[in-house]
Amino acid sequence: MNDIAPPNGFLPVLRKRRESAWNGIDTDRVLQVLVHNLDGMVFRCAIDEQWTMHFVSDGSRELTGYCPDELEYNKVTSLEVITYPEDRAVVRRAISTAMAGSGRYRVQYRIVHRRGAVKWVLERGAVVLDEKGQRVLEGFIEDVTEQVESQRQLADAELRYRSIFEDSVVGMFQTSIDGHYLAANRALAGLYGYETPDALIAGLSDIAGRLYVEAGRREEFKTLIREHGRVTDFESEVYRRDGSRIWISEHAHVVYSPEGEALYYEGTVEDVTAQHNYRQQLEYQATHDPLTGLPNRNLLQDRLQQLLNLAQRRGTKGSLAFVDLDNFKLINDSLGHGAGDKLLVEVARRLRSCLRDTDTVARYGGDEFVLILGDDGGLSDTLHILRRVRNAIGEPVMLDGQEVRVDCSIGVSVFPDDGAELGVLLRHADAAMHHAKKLGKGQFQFYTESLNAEARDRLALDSALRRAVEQEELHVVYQPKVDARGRPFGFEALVRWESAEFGSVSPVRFIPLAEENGLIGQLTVFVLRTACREAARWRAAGHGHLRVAVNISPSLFREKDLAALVRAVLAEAGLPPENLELEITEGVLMGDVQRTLAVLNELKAMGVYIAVDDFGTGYSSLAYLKRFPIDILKVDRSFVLECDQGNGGLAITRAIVSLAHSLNLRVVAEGVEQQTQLAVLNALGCQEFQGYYFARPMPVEQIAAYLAGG
Ligand SMILES: Nc1nc2c(ncn2[C@@H]2O[C@@H]3COP(=O)(O)O[C@H]4[C@@H](O)[C@H](n5cnc6c(=O)[nH]c(N)nc65)O[C@@H]4COP(=O)(O)O[C@H]3[C@H]2O)c(=O)[nH]1
Repeated sequence: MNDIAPPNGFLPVLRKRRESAWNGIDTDRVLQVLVHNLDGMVFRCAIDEQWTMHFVSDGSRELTGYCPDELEYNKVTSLEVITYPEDRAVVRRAISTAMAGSGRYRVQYRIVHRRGAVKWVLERGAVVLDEKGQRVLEGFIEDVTEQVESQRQLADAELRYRSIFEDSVVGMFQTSIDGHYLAANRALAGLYGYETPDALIAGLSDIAGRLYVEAGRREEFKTLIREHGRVTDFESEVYRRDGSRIWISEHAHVVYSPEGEALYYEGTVEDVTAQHNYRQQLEYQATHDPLTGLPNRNLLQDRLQQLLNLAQRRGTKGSLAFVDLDNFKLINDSLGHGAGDKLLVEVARRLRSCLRDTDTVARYGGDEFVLILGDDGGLSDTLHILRRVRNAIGEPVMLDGQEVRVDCSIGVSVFPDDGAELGVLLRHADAAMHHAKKLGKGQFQFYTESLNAEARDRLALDSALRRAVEQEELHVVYQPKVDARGRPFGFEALVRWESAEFGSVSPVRFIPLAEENGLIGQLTVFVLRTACREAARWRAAGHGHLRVAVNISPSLFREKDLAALVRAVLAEAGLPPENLELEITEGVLMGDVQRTLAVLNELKAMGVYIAVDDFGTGYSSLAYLKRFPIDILKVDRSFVLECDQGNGGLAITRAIVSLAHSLNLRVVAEGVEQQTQLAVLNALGCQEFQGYYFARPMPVEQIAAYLAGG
């Protein structure tokens, strides 16, 4: 208990009626009204066991449910009784402390309202002396239930938020505007490779410089927040503590002070590496060729558009080069698709190595590549690059232990002169490429208007051929094959096309087209059927020894069940198999060896003859032939043409004839035009011939007369 006497209480003032100094106002009455109307309870009480009330204002009704009369002098109840039992000691302690100290106190506790409700009250009071000089308490008790409740809710929310923050599996942060962490949760620490949030806060002190892989990313983050107040899905690549990289997505906003000053950023971080990589992969797949890894047509379109825009803005030019491999088909057919794929990958690598960083090389399809070249160094640079491309592609390639060479033909269109969009530029470059092909292997050509017309013709030819095959506009002619005495022992069936639109079109022109556009199957079936029917007629006319020979394209070995087809056609025509000969090119022998062997064996077992056409022009080594059930070798016309001129042609023809004999094969020399050639061939031991010298291919109607004459 302190020694200082407490001040006098307010009750005498309330009781004593006195004139106010304020302009005649009855201050006593004013005070009475005020006290009794206060939202809360004004009181004086004894410092005793029950806090016996000497005075209680009207507010007691609302606060406690008791009217002043019931509380004063504990008539019905006492303040001690209505104080919540567990809080009574708290109140008493607060008052004891006040009595020992300043005499003033402030204590928050619960009371039980008359109707049973528990209320939080705040009591502020002082120890004072009453009229008799006794220590009493005077004070004010108000209902603070609402404030306490909302504080409690706030605390709960804070607690909940804290546990969400700390236990969340999503990374959460608060960072200062200048770029260091104020708070981070465990998930974020884990994401960035730190043991604890504290380790993250201490270790990652410079977010701008140490977190983001891409410089300036933090600035972008800040700019976005400045402009929009928040960032959503802000995706960046970041470094983890160990230097590894991950992709994250941030959602964040700025937190302002009541004065509107930006205090800090807060937000969430998610690891989106898997999604990012998946998206990248999808994008890559959509824009790249899976075999070579080069951009595909989609990306080509984009790149060209960019370059076209640039060229337009700067008034510059560029070139689009269409690169087509000259003998890819042969290699694919002969060495198989696996080797073909390897070749394409190697070509892609070489193309890439020939270009500048700013150029683009794309795989356009099959064995076609497209280059887009800027004109940084003008036409001479473009020419230089194209030569480099041609030479690089022409270098030998090892495929499954075999050395192979491919050449390429290149067609070039220049933009914007030859067109300002991909379709047009490609069409023009394609036309130029076809022109280059005609000039021979390894050529390149720039587009000219006349080439455009040629390309249109090619397209027209393509659709005309389709019609011709479907409507059987084709017919077959037959060229005799004769023995040393000029007697025919067979005919080669050769297809002819008299087009209403194009006139007579050479098979040299339309057979490759049919192979390209897939019509070759239908075409071959037509020739095979017609020829077998015709040979059956020869037999019926008493020429049972005559064989008809039909050319079979390599693709038929892959795409059709050739043996079944032949069997069906023979049966349909009623022709014995030994009256049919199939001419295959040597490329066929080098394709899928197992499959080819199986098909040839089946044909052979049936009794069909097999001849290898154009022998000597392909890749097959002569010894290779031993493995296949072959009956006849046809020496290519190009060797026969030169065999009487004492150069390489003679040597090759001699080698082929002697090899064929050593393998027990028959040799047919094709393209014999001169008596001198015949003499040489005879001398080499060649016994069978085909060529204009004996007879040109003839329509079916002339055969009877020819045979009668022969
Ligand atoms: N300069 C000259 N040429 C001669 C001589 N003797 C024959 N020829 C020509 O040489 C070609 C021989 O046919 P090929 O080597 O199988 O070459 C054929 C063959 O590869 C292909 N072909 C023709 N018909 C068919 C067919 O029905 N199916 C397939 N797949 N290809 C065919 O078209 C090629 C060319 O056929 P054609 O134009 O009919 O040309 C024929 C024939 O007319 C001669 O003494 N001198």
